[in-house]
Amino acid sequence: MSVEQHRREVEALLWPPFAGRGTDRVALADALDRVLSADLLAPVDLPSFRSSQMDGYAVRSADVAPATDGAPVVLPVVAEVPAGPGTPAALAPGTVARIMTGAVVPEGSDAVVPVEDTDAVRFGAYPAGPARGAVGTHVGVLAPRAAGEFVRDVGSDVRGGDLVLPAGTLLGPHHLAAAASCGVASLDVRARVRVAVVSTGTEVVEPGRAAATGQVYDANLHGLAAAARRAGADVVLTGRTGDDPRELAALLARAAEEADLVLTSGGVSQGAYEVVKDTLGDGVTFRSVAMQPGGPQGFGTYEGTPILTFPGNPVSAQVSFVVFARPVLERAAGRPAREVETRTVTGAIDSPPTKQQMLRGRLGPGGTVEVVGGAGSHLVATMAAADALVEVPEDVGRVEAGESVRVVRL
Ligand SMILES: Nc1nc2c(c(=O)[nH]1)N[C@H]1C(S)=C(S)[C@@H](COP(=O)(O)OP(=O)(O)OC[C@H]3O[C@@H](n4cnc5c(N)ncnc54)[C@H](O)[C@@H]3O)O[C@H]1N2
Ligand code: MOO
Repeated sequence: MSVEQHRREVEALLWPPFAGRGTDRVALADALDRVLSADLLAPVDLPSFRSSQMDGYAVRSADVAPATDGAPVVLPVVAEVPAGPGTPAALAPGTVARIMTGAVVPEGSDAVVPVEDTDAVRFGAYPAGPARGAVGTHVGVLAPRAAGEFVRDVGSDVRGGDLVLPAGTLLGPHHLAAAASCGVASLDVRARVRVAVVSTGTEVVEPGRAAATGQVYDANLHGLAAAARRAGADVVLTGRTGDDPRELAALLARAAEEADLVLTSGGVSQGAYEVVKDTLGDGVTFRSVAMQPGGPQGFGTYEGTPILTFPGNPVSAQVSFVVFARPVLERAAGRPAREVETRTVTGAIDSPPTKQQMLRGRLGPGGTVEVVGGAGSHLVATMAAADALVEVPEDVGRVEAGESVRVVRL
């Protein structure tokens, strides 16, 4: 069975239920990296009031038209308008109001002169007593301002009813800032795919405890759960069993109940204690895919919930996830499809011409990739030194240094 054929069958199993998931209403604080499920229309105009873009003086542009550096237009300062709630009094002709950035521009005023273009004492540096430019004194305007200058008009960002964020937007910080600016506190987003991860093996123990000879620490519970989260899924259950099918069946029943997808590790090859194979019934197809690592694969449903069974070797489990689960989970999470990436290899690669090899690689400068470590699917520390998988196709026995290969980023 080719890798591509198995990948297509896995996608055909998973995509229909994933595509039909519902909607969650989430607070902005929980909306990062979620996918908007309905268009967000602006409920208000933004800005919602005429506001100043600068610290300075609200003026009538006609009053300051003749102003120059040498011949300032000197006008009385009749009011001060800080940013904050309330409507300032209208500005009479021939007067100015000291105004701060973000404050409401008074009626009667159509421009703001930044304080730098006046002879006022800078706002932050008052001596005791009224300084030039404060309310009750005068200010000299040194340059003209056209009508509208430094005034942020109502609706100049967006009009009420206009589209702010289209459905399908993968929500980043700038999208959340826009929603918040509209006064929107929560958003409708696509429900995340709920994933359960189950690892198996009598020899597998939780990290942090002592391991006897014959025991290994559980790489896959943590590795697969993290991979699912990074692909945009919600990991709702993680659990481990030994090689007892009744124990596994009980855990899988819970997993199938709570999740949209169950991932298992281990127990799928040719040994005497293949607990996953022994527990799963007719709903799951076990097959050998022409890929190394990650050859033994199973897929189907358990009590109505899709399940993928990955081999237990830690590198095999990660590679299986990247090749078979990640594309469909990322699609469900609204992530853009990954582009096919090719790189030139820094050294020759020998490869069995019967299986697609997924070697560990490190991306280098100038579009290169270097194979790191061996091909063994237990070489988990070596995998940690890699940032990509290097694909050597099924029918290729050798790749020469400088030739192109496809790479898949981890
Ligand atoms: N006679 C054959 N033997 C094997 C074949 C085969 O075709 N014929 N395939 C080999 C390949 S390839 C792989 S991959 C493994 C797959 O084995 P299983 O999926 O059944 O996994 P286990 O036997 O349970 O474990 C394999 C290996 O990985 C370690 N392991 C398991 N789970 C974890 C975990 N959660 N964290 C860390 N390490 C784990 C386990 O101790 C074994 O060393 O089968 C080959 N054999
Ligand atoms: O296919 Mo296994 O995953 O090579 O080690």
